[in-house]
Amino acid sequence: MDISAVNALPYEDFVNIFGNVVEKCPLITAAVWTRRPFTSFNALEAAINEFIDALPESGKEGILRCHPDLAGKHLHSGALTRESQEEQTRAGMDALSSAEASQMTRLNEEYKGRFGFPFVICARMNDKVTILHELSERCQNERAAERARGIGEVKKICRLRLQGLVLSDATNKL
Ligand SMILES: NC(=O)N[C@H]1NC(=O)NC1=O
Repeated sequence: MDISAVNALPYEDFVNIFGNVVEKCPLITAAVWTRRPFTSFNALEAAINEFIDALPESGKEGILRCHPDLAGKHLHSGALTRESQEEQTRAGMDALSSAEASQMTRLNEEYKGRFGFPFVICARMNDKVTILHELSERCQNERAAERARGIGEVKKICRLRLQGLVLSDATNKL
């Protein structure tokens, strides 16, 4: 799908296709539709990032709170979004040893207790070793730094999801 096809999409199709590039935040996609025409996919990505950056800090935290825990209960019950399920599985989150799984649960809870939002990291750019390491390190950060760091990871996840959609059959069928 090329960018002119994206620009021609009615908002219903645009939101259906791109609505989960930021996890469970279709409102962002729906808002960004008004920024058409996009000159490129980078311009679409930039419009999403600008929308996120313009949110108050509570809105940024809201985005983080829409993310499921890594290796959390929803991974095993199949209750994740398709994108999150794929990303977590690729990073080996479904294949942790019992010691790793308990460490992950303990640190995820510690992180959420400290900051009031979940630990977010781009799973596709990491593996279980780096994820556990980062989770443990980032628990020590200040809240504002962690909010910014989490949003940086949301943008990386968004970029990879956008790329996947542009190359996938889902969009070529239009
Ligand atoms: N909590 C968290 O980081 N979740 C995610 N990361 C990622 O790459 N996909 C997710 O669902």
